[in-house]
Amino acid sequence: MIQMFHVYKAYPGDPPVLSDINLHVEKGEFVFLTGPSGAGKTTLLKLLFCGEKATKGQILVGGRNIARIRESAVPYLRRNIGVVFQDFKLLPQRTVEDNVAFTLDVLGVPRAEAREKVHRMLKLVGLEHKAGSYPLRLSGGEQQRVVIARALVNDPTILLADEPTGNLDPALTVEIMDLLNQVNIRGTTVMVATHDSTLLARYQKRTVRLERGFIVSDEDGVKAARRMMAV
Ligand SMILES: Nc1ncnc2c1ncn2[C@@H]1O[C@H](COP(=O)(O)OP(=O)(O)OP(=O)(O)O)[C@@H](O)[C@H]1O
Repeated sequence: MIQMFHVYKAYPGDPPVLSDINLHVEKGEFVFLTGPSGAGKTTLLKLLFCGEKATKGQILVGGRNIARIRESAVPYLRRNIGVVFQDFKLLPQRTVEDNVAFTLDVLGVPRAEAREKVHRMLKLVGLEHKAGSYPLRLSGGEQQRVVIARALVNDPTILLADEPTGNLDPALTVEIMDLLNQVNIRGTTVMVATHDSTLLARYQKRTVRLERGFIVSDEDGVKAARRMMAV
């Protein structure tokens, strides 16, 4: 589903942010990306949906070489990728329903079909009753669930989430992570960037660790959790 071969990312004048990244993620996997602040987690996820371009190396997403993708083809790639990022905030002037429908509107999905999809997603995240509410009237956890519904509404094959529980208390963190787990069980390939070691220990998923732009370990869930508990 995702293959990265000798991928580098550097900004002019600085040492590489990512160096010689080799990573293969199978369809239906759940992968944590971890490492200290500045290690390159966000940048790696951005490369996968063409939010940034690699300086060097090959990246295949769903069999497509996205290192060479034309600008005009990027929206097509993104149809298959749901993104939960701090940069993509909910629109405060729009209702929950309209926020979730936004991507479908942009894609020109017929209104009745879009409404049906939006309601299915809001049901999945347990927020059907908040469809007419405005984001600022929701709790942090509810807002994040709307963001996840928005990311999933177009049935993407891949979900990329950058610190999806970053500002949430422990109970809401579990709620959001359980939701991502559920999404994964339904078949979506999920990658989650986090530096929260309690999440890694609790969910026991494959864990890829970055340090200063290099992958320093790539362990299955049980091994990764054991290491976390030993720290
Ligand atoms: N647009 C940019 N221009 C220059 N440097 C950048 C840019 N974006 C990111 N960087 C640098 O790339 C490095 C990796 O950043 P990145 O956000 O990927 O790390 P991270 O592991 O996600 O960190 P955090 O956990 O703090 O979010 C940092 O040193 C950052 O300063």
